[in-house]
Amino acid sequence: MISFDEAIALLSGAVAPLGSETVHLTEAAGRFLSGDLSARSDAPRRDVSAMDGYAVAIDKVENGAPLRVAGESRAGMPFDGSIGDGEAVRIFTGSALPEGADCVIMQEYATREGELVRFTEGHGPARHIRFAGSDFSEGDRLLAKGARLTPPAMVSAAAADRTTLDVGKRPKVAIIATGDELVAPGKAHDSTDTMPETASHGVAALCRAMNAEVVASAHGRDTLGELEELAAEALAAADCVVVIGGASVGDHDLARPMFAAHEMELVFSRIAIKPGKPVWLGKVGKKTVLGLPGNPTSAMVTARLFLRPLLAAMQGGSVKGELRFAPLPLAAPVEATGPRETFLRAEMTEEGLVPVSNQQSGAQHPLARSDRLIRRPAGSNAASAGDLVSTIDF
Ligand SMILES: Nc1nc2c(c(=O)[nH]1)N[C@H]1C(S)=C(S)[C@@H](COP(=O)(O)OP(=O)(O)OC[C@H]3O[C@@H](n4cnc5c(N)ncnc54)[C@H](O)[C@@H]3O)O[C@H]1N2
Ligand code: MOO
Repeated sequence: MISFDEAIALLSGAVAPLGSETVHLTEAAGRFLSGDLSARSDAPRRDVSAMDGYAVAIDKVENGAPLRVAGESRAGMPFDGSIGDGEAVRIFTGSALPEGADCVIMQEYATREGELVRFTEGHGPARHIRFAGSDFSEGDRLLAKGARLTPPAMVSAAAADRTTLDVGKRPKVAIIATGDELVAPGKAHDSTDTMPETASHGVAALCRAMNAEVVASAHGRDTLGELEELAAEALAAADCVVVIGGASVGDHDLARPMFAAHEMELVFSRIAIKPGKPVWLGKVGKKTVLGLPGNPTSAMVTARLFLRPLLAAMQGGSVKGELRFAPLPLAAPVEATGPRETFLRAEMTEEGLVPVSNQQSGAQHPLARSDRLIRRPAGSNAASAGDLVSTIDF
């Protein structure tokens, strides 16, 4: 068995970006940039006010003494002229600072009487000016190649002042769930020998959250002929095939044999992690085939740790970017780990990070509230509340 880090290194080496396409800014959210995004101009373009108030030359202001309001500077409609001795200009947030002004006094400190304005004490030393280029300058790189256009990043992208963006193509994914006992949700309650096929629904949701187009989601019985047909169809339709179940060593575990006719090259199989030991990755030409263990928790943990980075890399994102582990203090104790590196399911509660009580890899109910994984090295001692552990979003 290889380690998690070794498997991730092999995965990184096995996946290439699918290429890029140009999309309108309004269609770009969530996508991965295919090139650096640089600013077309400075922001702000010129010195502007950060507050509603009065633009003044601060050295000429005496508290209580009146100034004449010479005009108004509104956003998009600057004051035409410069501030003279004994003058102020009414100004609004985001409006151009008039020539001669070096400070904005907030209107809360102003008393206006017709054409005159007086300032009270307490406006403080703040100038309330956003200087030209203080956010960014023309040519600055606002987002790097491979960056994901998250909701906050969309603001930076729009600030670059471009109508279209080059982003990684959306991967096409085909999902094949295997197992004689599985039936579509809604059809399982009639027999004690059947159970709902659940894992593909989590995997498909993850794919869509990663911009992938789920072109097929099929269920195959554990017969080689049927699975071989599904494998051929999936490979013809998709860039990435995800097989769920049949990954282990039993007589009915056919997830890898079903691709034998396509001369699949195995990138890795069996990793020293818990859950998810049977996860495997193969390549058929340029297409990737990822085998997830059938246990639903194992399937979702391995989808998070392997499928998400894989889909990012296919779009020009980085594998590492999807695997940013960060330390958090535990709010409840955890047991010692066994000989495999362990990824515990946990929930961020108001108290902090709490591992869910049922850590079985076949469990489904705890997935409803698990939002982080705790990564613990093989052979770790038990840990207590307050101890730092490595975590990642789930
Ligand atoms: N002798 C050994 N047995 C097992 C080993 C091993 O090393 N030696 N590994 C165990 C581990 S770890 C895992 S994980 C499981 C996973 O094996 P498979 O990928 O072959 O999964 P299945 O046997 O097909 O199914 C396991 C379990 O999950 C249910 N399942 C499967 N697919 C779905 C689905 N799409 N939706 C919901 N539930 C699903 C299935 O009914 C089984 O209960 O193997 C251990 N065994
Ligand atoms: O490695 Mo398995 O995924 O523990 O049940």
